[in-house]
Amino acid sequence: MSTLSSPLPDFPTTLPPPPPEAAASHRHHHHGSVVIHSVLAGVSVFVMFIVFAIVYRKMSRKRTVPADLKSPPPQAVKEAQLQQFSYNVLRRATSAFAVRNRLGQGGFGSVYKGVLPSGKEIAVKLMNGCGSLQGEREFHNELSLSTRVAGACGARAGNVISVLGYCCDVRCRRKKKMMIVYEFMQNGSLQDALLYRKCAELMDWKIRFRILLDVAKGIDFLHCSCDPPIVHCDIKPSNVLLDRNFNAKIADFGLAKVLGMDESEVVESFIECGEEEGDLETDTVDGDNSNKLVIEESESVVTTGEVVVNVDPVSPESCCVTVVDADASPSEYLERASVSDQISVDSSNRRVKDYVMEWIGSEIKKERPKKDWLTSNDPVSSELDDSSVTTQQKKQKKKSESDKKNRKPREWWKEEFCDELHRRRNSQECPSGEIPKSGGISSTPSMRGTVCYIAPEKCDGGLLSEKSDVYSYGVLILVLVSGRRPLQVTASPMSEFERANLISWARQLARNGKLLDLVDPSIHSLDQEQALLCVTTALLCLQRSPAKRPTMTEIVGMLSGESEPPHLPFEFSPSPPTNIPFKSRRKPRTSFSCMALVVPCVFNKQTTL
Ligand SMILES: Nc1ncnc2c1ncn2[C@@H]1O[C@H](COP(=O)(O)OP(=O)(O)OP(=O)(O)O)[C@@H](O)[C@H]1O
Repeated sequence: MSTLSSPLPDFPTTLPPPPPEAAASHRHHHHGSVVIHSVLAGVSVFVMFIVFAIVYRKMSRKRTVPADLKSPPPQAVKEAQLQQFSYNVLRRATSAFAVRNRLGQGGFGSVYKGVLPSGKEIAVKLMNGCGSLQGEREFHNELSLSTRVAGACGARAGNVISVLGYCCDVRCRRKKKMMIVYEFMQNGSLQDALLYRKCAELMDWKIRFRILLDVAKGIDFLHCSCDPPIVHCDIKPSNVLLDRNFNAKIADFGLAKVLGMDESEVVESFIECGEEEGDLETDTVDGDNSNKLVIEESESVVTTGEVVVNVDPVSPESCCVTVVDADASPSEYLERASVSDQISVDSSNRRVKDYVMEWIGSEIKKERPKKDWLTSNDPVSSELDDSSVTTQQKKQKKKSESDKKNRKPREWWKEEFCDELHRRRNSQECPSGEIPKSGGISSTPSMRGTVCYIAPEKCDGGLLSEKSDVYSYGVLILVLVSGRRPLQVTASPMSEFERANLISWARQLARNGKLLDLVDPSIHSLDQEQALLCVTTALLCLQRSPAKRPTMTEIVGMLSGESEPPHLPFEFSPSPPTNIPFKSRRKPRTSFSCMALVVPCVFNKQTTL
């Protein structure tokens, strides 16, 4: 019991302090585990952050992509198998839109060459207009019409450029860009190849003729194989693209119209880009280089308007002016205008068209030689030149006045040239105050085109029809056959000036029976009969009355030799009118055939065969 009742030996209530080494090791161990735990916690937070970021990115992508299309693409998109490219893919394909990849510059932005990961070469048209009514309209119009063509016709649309896809995702929108992806055409535009690079291949008549035929087939395709028909509205060399074998295709549907359909109907039935926000990459994309003039206009013609002026400094005739109503505020416009220092903003209340015409005049003045332009006593030149008449020009004026007496009684070239400019300068001829574009191009959605190529009825408020394209095609024929621009003034004697307006010159040559004078002297292997056929066809296309112009199907028939060759329009027949027809190209050729039109020339001692 005593044992049981004996108290337990006293244990110390506090442990004895550990030996100094053990305490240090314990403290060290404890400290180490804290560090490990914090590192682990940090790493796990970091991993969680990364995972969260990835998941968020994926989710936001999923959210963004379908939101880009408020309405599902129409059947045409599916049929055309259009691809929706992401901004990143196109950015990588074009090396971040590097300047070295820039193929050219259009009205609303630049076109870049790109290579997809598959190795396929593409051309990316980067349009700057996103956010502006006009830019978006052109984007949608171009996309929707190209898609119509591709969807409706598939592989048969051999002479019309193929659209591969587009991009208008959130990144593009944040950068105010939109992109359309096309097949890549190795030899660029006809304008560039013919007039600037002067490609050796284009000195071969066969190739020029083939291009003419390709373009005719392309337009005919738009007019006849698309339902409803499509009118391109801007046929010109810069909208004809050449592949590596110089096969030609029609491009740029920004101004095209579906006959019988309202433009808004076409566009609205198509794609609308979403407004959803997204993250941005901070790369640099160039391309804000269209010359934009913004005018706050107080007159009723155009209230607040955006005037987009694009002038090719080498060929001012290809300048493009577009004026549109827009819904952006004037301050936005002025902000943008201040970026563009190429044109100053006019704060006065002058009408937009006066401003534009004046500006165009000054641009043309910059390009034209000091001599041998319209003399200042010419009605048009005096209007354009008053401010800048130099002493030399005054002398020239005196000289030209004295020369006046020695001139031919009818200076057809000047009359036609000045008439044309005057006609287009005269706003009364354009109903509703529509503004001619560089002496020929309107600016309203219903009337646009390129000066010298635009059909007269489009400026005169006539109905839009396929025949407008026929007129433009006529100009294109003359340009291709002559190898020069439709309006060209060189520093040469006055005698050269009568050739300044290609159309007037061609008409005059026809009257004199000297049509072959128009042919580019640098062409080799010329088939004179074909050349005469082309110029005659051009003159038919250039008749003022749309009804008198042939259809594109007839033109294809005439050029390809499947139908009877054309007669010169009566008013252009050499005097006395011969109406000697071409030999039918369906019959075997004889050397006489190509002389048919030349005979009267020989009699007139004017031919230079
Ligand atoms: N698919 C393509 N392949 C190769 N080059 C192209 C292609 N598309 C356009 N280009 C080049 O880019 C240039 C600009 O083309 P874009 O269609 O934007 O304008 P444009 O037709 O010259 O002018 P505008 O817009 O005033 O009608 C063309 O002239 C051509 O040199």
